[in-house]
Amino acid sequence: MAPAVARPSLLCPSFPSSSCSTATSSSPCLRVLSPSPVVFATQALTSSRSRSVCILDRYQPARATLAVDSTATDGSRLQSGSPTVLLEVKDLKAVIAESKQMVLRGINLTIREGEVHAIMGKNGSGKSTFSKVLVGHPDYEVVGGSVEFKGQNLLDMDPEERSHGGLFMSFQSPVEIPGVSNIDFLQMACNARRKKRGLPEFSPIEFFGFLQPKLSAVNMDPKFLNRNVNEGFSGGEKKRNEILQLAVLEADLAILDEIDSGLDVDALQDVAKAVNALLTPSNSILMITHYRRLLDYISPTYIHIMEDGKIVKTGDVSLAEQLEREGYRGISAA
Ligand SMILES: Nc1ncnc2c1ncn2[C@@H]1O[C@H](COP(=O)(O)OP(=O)(O)OP(=O)(O)O)[C@@H](O)[C@H]1O
Repeated sequence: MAPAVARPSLLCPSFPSSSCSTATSSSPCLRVLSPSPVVFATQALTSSRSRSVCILDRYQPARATLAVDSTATDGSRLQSGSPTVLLEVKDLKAVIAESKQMVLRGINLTIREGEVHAIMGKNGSGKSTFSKVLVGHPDYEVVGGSVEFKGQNLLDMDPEERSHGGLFMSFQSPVEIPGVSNIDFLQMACNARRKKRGLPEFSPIEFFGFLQPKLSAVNMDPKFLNRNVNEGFSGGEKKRNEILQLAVLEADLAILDEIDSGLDVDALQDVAKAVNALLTPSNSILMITHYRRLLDYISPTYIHIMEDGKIVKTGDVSLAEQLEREGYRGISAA
């Protein structure tokens, strides 16, 4: 009998989960969780000893009219007629679980439906930690503050529930899943969504028809569909594949951690185009980036500057321009 292995979890490849079933290197598993009409987030997980895929889904929230206040520069303001708040982070503080070293020192952030938020900041300022804390990575312990996602206490949810609720995170280094082909992975995810919606599942041919425009949007060669998920993909190919997953699965809030890293100019445009095509008045994006060029393609509603575990400044795209001119020293001094 194959030995039991640690159960990897949905959103954070390196941590154990209480919701995913076990798998062995000879029998990767795919488990569909939760009953809902719209599949939303998925994350493939793997380790040297095990492979497991969990697909999570969630209910689509009521559609809201997009009415972004173009004069606002404070991401925390809510005005009458504003779109529904998706994520409300108040004074969030978190430490590294093992060392108790404080990394997040009081983050405040409000994201509404239809908004695109970009977080920029020096290396080590806490950007990735923030996104990992949002998806429940066990390397971190929340020691203060609150996070509400669609009106519910996110911090009370395990990572699977967060994904189930509509969070999707694209990691800086997407994991590989040997033994699971990309097309099987995507089709299973898609069919899980249709099943929960009470729709008939796609046959392989039907699914390919559904996938075709999404492949075109990401400008991905169909040959990647028959390869194992991310296995042997270049850095840029992995990023495209992440966006393809996002296109198939859709999320209320997609957290894209350095989606632009490792992309050549053409790939960056493709990926940005695909992300833009996914934006609707009822979903949102939180992206982490070091480079203004991404913001040339995906227009942010707000830009936040993170410094030493806090958002120290919020503004519009002019903040990124200032950053490019003056560096972080100029921003901090302002
Ligand atoms: N699991 C961990 N163990 C030890 N230190 C950690 C851990 N996670 C984060 N840190 C530390 O916390 C700080 C913030 O890291 P984080 O990765 O969030 O920064 P970042 O702003 O995303 O940086 P970059 O722009 O380089 O990606 C860094 O000093 C990092 O070394």
